[in-house]
Formats: sequence, C-alpha cells, structure tokens
Amino acid sequence: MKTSQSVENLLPFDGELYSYGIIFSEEQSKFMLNTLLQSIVWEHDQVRLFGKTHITARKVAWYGDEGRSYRYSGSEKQAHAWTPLLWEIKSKVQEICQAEYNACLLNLYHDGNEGMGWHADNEKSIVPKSSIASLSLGSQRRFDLKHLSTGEKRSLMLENGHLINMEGVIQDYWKHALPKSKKVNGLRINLTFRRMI
Ligand SMILES: O=C(O)CCC(=O)C(=O)O
Ligand SMILES: [Fe+2]
Repeated sequence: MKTSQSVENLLPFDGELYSYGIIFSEEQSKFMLNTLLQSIVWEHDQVRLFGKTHITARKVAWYGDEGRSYRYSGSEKQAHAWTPLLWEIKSKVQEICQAEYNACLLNLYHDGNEGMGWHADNEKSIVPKSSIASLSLGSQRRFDLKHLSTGEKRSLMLENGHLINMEGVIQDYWKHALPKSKKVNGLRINLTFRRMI
C-alpha cells in the first residue's frame, strides 16, 4: 500500500498509520502558523453529544474546493476557498502521501486545556477508505489511538511540522484523540486533509 520506502505502519492490525516525521523547517512552520492564525476564518466548533449541542473552546475552519459544502458533526458546513498558503501546503502533503485531497479541516488549540475527545473520522461524507493526512504546527501534543474491540493503545508525539497519515480501514477499527494536558502552554494548529464525496 505504501509508496515511501522508509515509513512503516505504526498500527499492529486493522488499519494503517504512517508518520513522515517533520516535513517543514522550524522557520517554515513558524511562518505557516502565524500566517494561518491571521488569514484563516476561525470559528468555535459545535459538537453534538447525547443530543445536546456544545460549543468548543477549540476553534475550527473548513477549507476546500470551491462551492463545496460538507456534513460534519451533524451540521452542514460551507467550505472556504483554498488560500494560497493552504494550497501550497496541500500540494506538499499530497506529494509525500501520494494521495489527493479536496478539503481541509483546521483545528486551533489555544493551549493544553483544549483537546479533542475519542472519535473516528468515519462520516458518510468522507470517501470510504480514503486516507486522512494530518499536519501539526506549533506546540507538541500527544496523539492517542485505541482499538475499538481489543482496547489496544498506541500513542505518538506530534511535533511542529510533523506529518502523519491515517489510511485503509483505520477509522473502522480505531478511535483517536488529542488529550488535554496541563504541561502544554502553547498554541497548536492541526490541519487534516481529507477526500470528501
Ligand atoms: O489535532 C489533532 O491532531 C487531531 C485532529 C482530528 O482528529 C480531527 O480533526 O479529526
Ligand atoms: Fe480525527
């Protein structure tokens, strides 16, 4: 399945997770973080949990191919058109992951008090078994995975400029989360590139 010779699957079974390491220089990542902070239209997210809508402290933004809207977490989102920088980042990510993406969900975590709970990216609007590439900028955070039936766990630290890719059946068998952490003071932006129907 994998093209780049040097990366190996970090999951023991039921899906694929590849880490491509740090793909941008510290300077590039810093520039991208600051530019995205200023140029992206950030909004608080709404999450439906047990029939109740919650407003998250974390902020999000959807970007993608022109004129597209997506169903996500129970609501319809209109994607903003790619900014020049996002388009550039997408091109680099596509080249490394050997995949094509038409949308990007950006998440902004102001500090370690903000995280993302256990979930799988298995929405109907995502092309089945397509990969989801995830680029981290800013503060280092831990990324956890848990197998749905065996409870098996995996963790990795996501660094500034770090690219990972979730592939194959991973979303059918594993959940993932970005746990809150008292030790993290700094801000982090995460970009997940997706292939939407
Ligand atoms: O911030 C992260 O690394 C996780 C983001 C994520 O899981 C998502 O956007 O679906
Ligand atoms: Fe996710």
